[in-house]
Amino acid sequence: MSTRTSWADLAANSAAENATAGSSSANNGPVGTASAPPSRSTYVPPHLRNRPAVSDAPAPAYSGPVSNNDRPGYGGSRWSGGPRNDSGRSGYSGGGGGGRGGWGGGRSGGWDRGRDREVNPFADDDVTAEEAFTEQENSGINFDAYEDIPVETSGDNVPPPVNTFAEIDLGDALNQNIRRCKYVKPTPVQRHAIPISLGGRDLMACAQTGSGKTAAFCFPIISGIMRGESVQRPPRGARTVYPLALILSPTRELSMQIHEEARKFSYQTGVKVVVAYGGAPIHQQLRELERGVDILVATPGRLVDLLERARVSLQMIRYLALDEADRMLDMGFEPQIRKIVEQMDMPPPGERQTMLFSATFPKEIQRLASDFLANYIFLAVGRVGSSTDLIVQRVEFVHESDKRSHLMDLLHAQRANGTQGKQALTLVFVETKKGADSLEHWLCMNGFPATTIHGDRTQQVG
Ligand SMILES: Nc1ncnc2c1ncn2[C@@H]1O[C@H](COP(=O)(O)OP(=O)(O)OP(=O)(O)O)[C@@H](O)[C@H]1O
Repeated sequence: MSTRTSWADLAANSAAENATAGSSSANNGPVGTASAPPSRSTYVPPHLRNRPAVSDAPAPAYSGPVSNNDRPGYGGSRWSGGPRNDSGRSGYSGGGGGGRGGWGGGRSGGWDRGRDREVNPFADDDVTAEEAFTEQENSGINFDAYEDIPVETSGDNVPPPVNTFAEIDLGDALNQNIRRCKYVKPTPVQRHAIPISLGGRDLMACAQTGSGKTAAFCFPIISGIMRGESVQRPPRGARTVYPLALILSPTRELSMQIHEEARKFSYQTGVKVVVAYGGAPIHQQLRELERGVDILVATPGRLVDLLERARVSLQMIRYLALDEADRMLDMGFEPQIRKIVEQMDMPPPGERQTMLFSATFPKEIQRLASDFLANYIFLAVGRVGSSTDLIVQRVEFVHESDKRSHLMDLLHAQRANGTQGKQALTLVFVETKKGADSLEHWLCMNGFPATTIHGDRTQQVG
């Protein structure tokens, strides 16, 4: 269970107090519930979840059945609850700062669906908002070095990039989470990609791993779901869920990583993120899905399984992001990806917003881009398909018998040049396991503790 350490939980707790089971104001949006089973908590779309009590809201237009996705608000006709006013939306106050919404209003933006209550994803980070303002930025990236990275955009009417998160209209709750993540300024891919996506445009982005892609596609998705324009009722399906956004990624590890990040970004926004990947029992994932999902992060194989079981429908998808698309194709996922995007019930390009991320831009990815995207903007950060500019590559020819002494010279030089108190790490590729073991031993004997990683073992020595 979560250890609640952040000040944010005060807001979460007060919301939970307000939300008494089955009759909470947080659960009663402007949606008629007459035909909803009394035992089932009524679904409220994220952008309506934190509105004041029903009496404050316009009269509901919807009186049809509620899907098992817990998602009322899918009116028989389009949502017609009157003009959208962001000020009533806790955790989001639009560009203007909003009056009643936001954190100061004491109303939580977190989701709370019956027994299922949002866990604070920052609990382990041990960061309070105050600290987040003063602490150094997230140290994952050397951002100063990123300033010189070449960026290229092409397409019609490319929205201008931003230099700060403050320039982007993401809403209070998301801005708070950005601070909690200690993101001080956007990375190059974020600077360009976020305004493009917020402008409603499709995006083909070439950016390398570690460039901050996750936030680049998550921020517009979360913000878009929170603003949520009209939603339509899906046909009733017994246990089918209808996510609004789908993020496809090649591996279980990457999916888990994206899920973790997305949970932080969406904390207290009312947007719920669920992950589904292969190689793990499906039942737990099904149970998680049944509790409701706005953003589904999935690997292609497991998603096809869920679609074939009719446990997930893609007909409500408004945002589609494909991360590391080139890697997915390398892994042979193209048939699954095409099935998911083209042959199931997902809205076609133009009716959904699509973001395609890839480190390289070979023919196969270009084909995917022309099939999946509509009037897209092309964005390349760094030299596409090359190693990063942050790495200097130098080739030196050394006689076989001099290799070790040359390596020793390099290691000593590195040590002598100093690394500002940080321990510099060196990666040495060796042809055989035997050679690796022997080199490891020799390095240790010469005062350079080494670790060998090869097929048979990973061991810390020295
Ligand atoms: N604007 C930012 N400020 C500070 N840290 C950031 C920022 N954007 C991302 N990061 C951090 O940088 C690291 C890399 O970001 P991220 O994982 O999004 O990169 P990525 O391009 O998606 O890489 P991967 O391909 O490995 O998923 C993460 O630790 C992330 O939290």
